[in-house]
Amino acid sequence: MDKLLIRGGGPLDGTIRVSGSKNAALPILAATLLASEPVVVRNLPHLHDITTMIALLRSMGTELIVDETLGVEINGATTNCTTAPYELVKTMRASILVLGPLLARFGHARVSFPGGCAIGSRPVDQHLQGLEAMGAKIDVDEGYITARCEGRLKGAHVFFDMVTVGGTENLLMAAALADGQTILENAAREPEIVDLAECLIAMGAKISGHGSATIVVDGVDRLHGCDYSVMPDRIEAGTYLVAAAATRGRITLKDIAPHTLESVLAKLEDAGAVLTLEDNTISLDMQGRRPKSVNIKTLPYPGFPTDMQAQFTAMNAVAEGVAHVTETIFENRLIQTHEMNRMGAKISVEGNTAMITGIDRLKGAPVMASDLRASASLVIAGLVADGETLVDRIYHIDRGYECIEEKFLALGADIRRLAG
Ligand SMILES: CC(=O)N[C@H]1[C@@H](OP(=O)(O)OP(=O)(O)OC[C@H]2O[C@@H](n3ccc(=O)[nH]c3=O)[C@H](O)[C@@H]2O)O[C@H](CO)[C@@H](O)[C@@H]1O
Ligand SMILES: C=C(OP(=O)(O)O)C(=O)O
Repeated sequence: MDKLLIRGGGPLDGTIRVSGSKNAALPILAATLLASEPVVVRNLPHLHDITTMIALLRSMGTELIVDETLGVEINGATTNCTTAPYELVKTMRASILVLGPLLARFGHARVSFPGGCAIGSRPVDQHLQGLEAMGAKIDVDEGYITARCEGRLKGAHVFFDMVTVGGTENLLMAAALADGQTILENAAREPEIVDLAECLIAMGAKISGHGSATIVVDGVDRLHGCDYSVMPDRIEAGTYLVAAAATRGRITLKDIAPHTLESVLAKLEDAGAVLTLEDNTISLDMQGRRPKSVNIKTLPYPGFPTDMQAQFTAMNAVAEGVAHVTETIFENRLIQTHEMNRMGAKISVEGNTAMITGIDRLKGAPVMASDLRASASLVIAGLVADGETLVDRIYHIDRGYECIEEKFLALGADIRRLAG
């Protein structure tokens, strides 16, 4: 298993480009199953999860042509199998996103149950209830979800019990090819939902209200091909901005959509960062100052994203003051705090809240990554630690961060991958 070796040092300084968004690219790739013509998807990040989704589409007979810029042409006309096998689904929860498109286009789908994972139990009951409301018959057997419908799915009025990003995406895709109108209430408003909806509209879907809590979809008979470029990764961008703030640095990010990061940028300003925003560029300058502690409470968009919580926890560990970080989305997403305490951090956890008393520097130590964003937070902790930090199990990080060591090297960090 690969590891990352980090020698803590001074401020990050430099410019990097932000990659395409993992969490927008995955549903968009799944959505290509809805079209009976080739769809070209551009600005895909080069990540394990993208490779897994491509392998999943291929395993269903879908023909793909990958070009040198990691644009992919996906020909849903060739899809001839509607099963998503456990071997692929177990490595990536987002595989559940093929359920809605397969059911809507072929009338049946068999998708392995994704199961629990490090950050929480992550059930899919809202996905299944929504599809049932649209006329699907669903059985769970031998670890697989089997879904069928007579003819087309039927438009329905769906009320989500909680805000769910994946649930909204699955239902949005299913509704695009359903018979009649579907209204999704209490829908997720994340920018990745908007990106998926825009891609579906480019394929001929009739959708309005995306980006609000009520999305209206008028189903169409068929979806055609299109050429679509995935939005920039707001979580990757946020991670580098926080790393720069923690190290008292100064960085510029290019190819980014600043409006998707508003809650994160507000917290960075509270921490003392001077931000300069242009159309698709953000610069952050700490002017050599230590960050100030910031309180965080994770919430669905436009609230503060759970996918940025661990990184801010790392920054708070070396900030001036005491911070309270409350995680409300996933029940087990403060695990990185134990590893940070092994690096000398002063963090106590009670229920879903971490209380963090900032210290000047951490101390390097061998630490274990437990999930994607926890891994990123340990890299940030390593950058602000004296001595060496060895982050183990970084296959998590490779699910979500393209060229992480190259990008940190470009910002002046001392970081090296050790092949294991
Ligand atoms: C690939 C992708 O885009 N992943 C993101 C997506 O995950 P994902 O789509 O899995 O997360 P959800 O928004 O669905 O989960 C939010 C909450 O709802 C619960 N829930 C969800 C569905 C359901 O049927 N029943 C249920 O109880 C979950 O356990 C969780 O507590 O949104 C999360 C919340 O912003 C992010 O952290 C993930 O990075
Ligand atoms: C939790 C995440 O991803 P996934 O939903 O794919 O596990 C994430 O991107 O932080």
